[in-house]
Amino acid sequence: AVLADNKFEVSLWARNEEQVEEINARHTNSRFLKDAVLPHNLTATTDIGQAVAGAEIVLFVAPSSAMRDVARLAAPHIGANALCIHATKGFESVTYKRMSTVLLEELQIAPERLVVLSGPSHAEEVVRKLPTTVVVASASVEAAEQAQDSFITPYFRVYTNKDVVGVEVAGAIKNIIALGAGLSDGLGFGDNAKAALLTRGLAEISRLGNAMGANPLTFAGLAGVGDLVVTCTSKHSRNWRAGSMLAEGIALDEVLSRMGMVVEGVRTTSAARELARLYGVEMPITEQLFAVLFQSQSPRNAVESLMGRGRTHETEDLAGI
Ligand SMILES: NC(=O)c1ccc[n+]([C@@H]2O[C@H](COP(=O)([O-])OP(=O)(O)OC[C@H]3O[C@@H](n4cnc5c(N)ncnc54)[C@H](O)[C@@H]3O)[C@@H](O)[C@H]2O)c1
Ligand SMILES: O=P(O)(O)OC[C@H](O)CO
Repeated sequence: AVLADNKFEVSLWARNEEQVEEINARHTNSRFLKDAVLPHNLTATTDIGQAVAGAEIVLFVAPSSAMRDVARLAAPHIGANALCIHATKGFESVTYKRMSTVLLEELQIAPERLVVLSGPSHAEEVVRKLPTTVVVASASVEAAEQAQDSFITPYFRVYTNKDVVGVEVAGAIKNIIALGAGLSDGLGFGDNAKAALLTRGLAEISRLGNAMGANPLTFAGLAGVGDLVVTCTSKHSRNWRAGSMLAEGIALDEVLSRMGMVVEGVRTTSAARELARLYGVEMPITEQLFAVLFQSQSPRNAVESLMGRGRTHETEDLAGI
């Protein structure tokens, strides 16, 4: 919708024929965006080739679990000079690869044509044109600036960044912390607990990102602090809502089926735990979230474990950043 507002002819690929018909006939997407009216120059199709052939920009927003399959379907139709952008927040399951790595493996494009878009940007607010800021990161300044020019509007402000790794790691890991924030709120803990989760969560994001080669300053930016704050505090956050349902004692499978939308933090918890081991960094919140999600740890015991950890020094703990 933002690109269409900027006068691009936008073709949206979707698998569901009814949704495609609804978008084309009524300019609404009632399942995901309730009453929002979409721009008339945004049309939908079930034919991925038709959606991307000849496109100047291809925007990938499939859930991380579907990114490789979707990229593989689109690849034969994408021009070598197309600007490929993704806004997906997660890692690939099993391989734990970042989304840009997956895309570069599947698409016949140079790394200089790939951009990551991230930051605090709940779709429900963007579609209502409420003020939103995001960051676009690319190995190529030119590509990042092309993405910035394409997306920027008076209500959607876009910053550039060169740190693809940092922006992707921050966007993925904040979902784990948001699950924790939902759990904390659901258990009736207060603002102190949530502030602690955000702060120590940012330390985990920074530690892993740093080990993976990110620029530490990225974590103080929109993809880091910005998205962490919005996802841990917004009523729109699926990750926060899933965490609060878990606190009520609802089983994970049931939570996911009630959500009916992707909750990236669940798979990301497994991926981040493995990455933490691989890179030799400590991620205690992630570790406890994993235990709650997959090892029947009670949320209250998880909090006790976190509070009872060995004493440590706040800044030395971040040394190396
Ligand atoms: N919703 C937001 O506000 C928001 C903001 C920024 C980034 N993101 C990120 O965008 C990504 C997608 O999130 P979303 O909010 O659109 O999720 P969603 O659950 O609302 O929608 C996901 C869509 O992907 C489709 N899908 C699922 N599996 C697929 C497959 N194998 N092939 C093709 N399509 C498939 C679903 O049918 C659905 O239409 C996530 O990584 C999320 O973190 C979301
Ligand atoms: O609804 P969530 O928790 O998937 O978060 C959506 C976006 O990442 C917020 O920026």
